[in-house]
Amino acid sequence: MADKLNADILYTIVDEAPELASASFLPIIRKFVSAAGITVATPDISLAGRIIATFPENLTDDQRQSDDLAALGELVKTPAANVIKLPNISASVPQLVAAIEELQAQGYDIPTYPEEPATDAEKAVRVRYDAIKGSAVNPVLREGNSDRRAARAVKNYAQNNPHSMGAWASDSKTKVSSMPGDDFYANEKSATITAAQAGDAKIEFVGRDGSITVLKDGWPLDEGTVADATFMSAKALGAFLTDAIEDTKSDGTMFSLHMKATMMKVSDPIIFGHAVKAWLAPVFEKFGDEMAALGVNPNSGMGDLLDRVAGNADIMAAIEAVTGDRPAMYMVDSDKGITNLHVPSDVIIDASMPAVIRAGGKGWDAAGAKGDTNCVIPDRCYATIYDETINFFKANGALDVTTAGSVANVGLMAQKAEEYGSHPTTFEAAADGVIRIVLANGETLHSHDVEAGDIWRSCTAKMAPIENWIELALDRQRLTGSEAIFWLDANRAHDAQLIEYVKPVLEAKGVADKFQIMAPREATAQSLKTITAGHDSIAITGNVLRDYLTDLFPILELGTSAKMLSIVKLMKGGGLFETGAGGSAPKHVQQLVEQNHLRWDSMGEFCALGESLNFLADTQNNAKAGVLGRAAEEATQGILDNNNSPSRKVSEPDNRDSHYWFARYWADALAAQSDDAELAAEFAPLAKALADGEAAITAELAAAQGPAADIGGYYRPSAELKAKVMRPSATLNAIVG
Ligand SMILES: NC(=O)C1=CN([C@@H]2O[C@H](COP(=O)(O)OP(=O)(O)OC[C@H]3O[C@@H](n4cnc5c(N)ncnc54)[C@H](OP(=O)(O)O)[C@@H]3O)[C@@H](O)[C@H]2O)C=CC1
Ligand SMILES: O=C(O)CCC(=O)C(=O)O
Ligand SMILES: [Mg+2]
Repeated sequence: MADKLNADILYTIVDEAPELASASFLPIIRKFVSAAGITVATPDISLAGRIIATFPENLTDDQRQSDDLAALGELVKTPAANVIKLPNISASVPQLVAAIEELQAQGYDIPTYPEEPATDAEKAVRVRYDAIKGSAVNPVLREGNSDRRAARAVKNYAQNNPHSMGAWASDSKTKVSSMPGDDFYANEKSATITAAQAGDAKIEFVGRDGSITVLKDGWPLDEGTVADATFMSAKALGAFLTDAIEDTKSDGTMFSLHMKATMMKVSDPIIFGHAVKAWLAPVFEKFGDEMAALGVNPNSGMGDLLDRVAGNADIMAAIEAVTGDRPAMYMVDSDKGITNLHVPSDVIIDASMPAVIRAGGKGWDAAGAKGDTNCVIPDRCYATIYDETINFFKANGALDVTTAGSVANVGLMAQKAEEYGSHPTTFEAAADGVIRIVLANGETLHSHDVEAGDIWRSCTAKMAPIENWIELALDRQRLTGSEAIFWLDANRAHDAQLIEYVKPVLEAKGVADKFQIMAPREATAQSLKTITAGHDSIAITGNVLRDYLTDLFPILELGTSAKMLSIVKLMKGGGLFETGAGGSAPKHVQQLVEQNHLRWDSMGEFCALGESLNFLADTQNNAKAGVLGRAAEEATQGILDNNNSPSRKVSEPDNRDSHYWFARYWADALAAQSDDAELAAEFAPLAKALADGEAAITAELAAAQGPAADIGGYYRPSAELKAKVMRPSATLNAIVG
């Protein structure tokens, strides 16, 4: 394990499309940086890697793997960290089950996922799998706050090469629907922990009979921590979803549910399950027991449900009858019949809502027809930003990409801030009663009356991360002079506590006039107005809005979030460079397997590489790293200037071509620079070889495309097959080594 982390730059092994891209790009990186004596190691944080590391018991020595995520989690708390982090799978249960089955088929003797653990042994396995599920990587590595923005060159490129945008009609029926009350927003309580209150707290459920069940014990709450508690009423949610389905039908639009079941891995699958139950309500009423006996868990989605009931003609007929009576359903993939309610991980709000908005408020129905959609986002904490965006475009028409300014983000993220750290403190109430937080000094901090099935959660934001976040916001505003808005709602309990932190700092530093504090809805309207006028804005937000806005604005402004610069300045001095803001796009792998074309855009990796090298230059006083970093920035610019980003269509240049061009421009820049004569001399022949090889290399890369490609697995492809597919140019391989 130590070896895997013992290098200047750690470049993570992940999953799906970005991992395929690494098979082509990493050899290039290694070749170039070795000229400066820089080493690169590849810790494995892939879903398959994490499963293998968790269950070593029955594996052979060859199969066993170290727990690289745990080791990286420690490293990011030290100044030595210099990590390039590519997007990884945050697995839903169906994805986890598929990965386990694939590994078992490859000969890994690991336990099957216990859907309904009965024995102690099964329960223990389930606990270990649950730690792998959902967003289990990012919160561990994000020991710093987030600075995401479009590099100037990327923004200029987008303005000069506008992507397509759907037109917005003022009479579009697309809208956002949220609960009228009794949601997380309505029930939130928040307080900042005082010195007298600090210490190990616990969370208790008190039954109607007075019996106490400890849900969480030894839960440290430090002084200065903003601690919230809230719940969503299951009854209110059910009633709302039933109404929303009816409302969609009377509007004549499509029903779509948008949530984040991966990052909110405890609460959101439950909410998703309520939607599945509401959609198929008559079927659950009539066949509830039979379906339970078949192992149906609505939280896993309609896809899993249909598989389980397929053999029962009565249930299938009932499902068909209900479906006929429902409004149209928003589809994830009309061709393959994948509905919005199929798999909880298929409709991830940060990507799915911008896709609807970019398309002019359109989704696709089962027949593949485009139409307006009712975007159901049950909780109101953040739904307002999408509602306001939709209202804005209905009133003003789509954003003009050629002139629009940019919204950057400074996000409070460190140390599992806010909702994204709430998995261990989220509970579905087992019965009617009270859920309360009892502090170390015996005081009750927050308590709520709940009913069985209500979803209760607590989240925290720690003092040091909050202070660091405010500092980062001040820095970014000072460096850019942009409009800067804290997206905080004074009427929301949690935000009101944060405002108590923010205001005194702004006053003390004499910069209060440079910052505004606005509720998310107002901040959305203001920011859209600002960028429409061609100016820039900095959105200073909590963790969830960091996630939502860094897809929403880039997807509108740049066409994708893949091109974002995504820097995490670690609080202990290290650097974590995330690639883009988006995920790992499963459909890209499908395309590669079917057509040997990888449309994944590595712009995020290019930007992160430049940042990582420049960081290395600063922190290790390594001038050669600085030369390599500046040249990498020039190469990135070259990719944009010359339109070398991958095309989406087979037989056109893809991800592998873009890596060739990146290497070429990188070598050219290194050969041409005069800061380091040794490096210039070393890279001149390489630059020449890459230029001389252009015709052969591009022909070899093009020749590979078209037929199906075998990579020997989805979650754990074979390293050899992957390399063979992703490095099809013998000429390039001979140059890069
Ligand atoms: N930081 C992380 O680790 C993150 C991980 N994820 C994980 O990624 C997976 C997919 O999530 P999803 O919400 O669908 O989000 P994605 O960002 O993967 O997908 C949304 C769409 O964005 C486009 N896209 C994103 N990145 C790129 C890229 N580099 N090049 C080209 N196009 C890109 C693609 O659209 P098109 O092809 O139509 O242009 C894609 O279908 C899940 O497993 C999720 O858990 C998600 C977000 C962040
Ligand atoms: O960790 C995850 O599941 C997704 C992270 C994400 O979407 C983001 O940080 O933008
Ligand atoms: Mg995101």
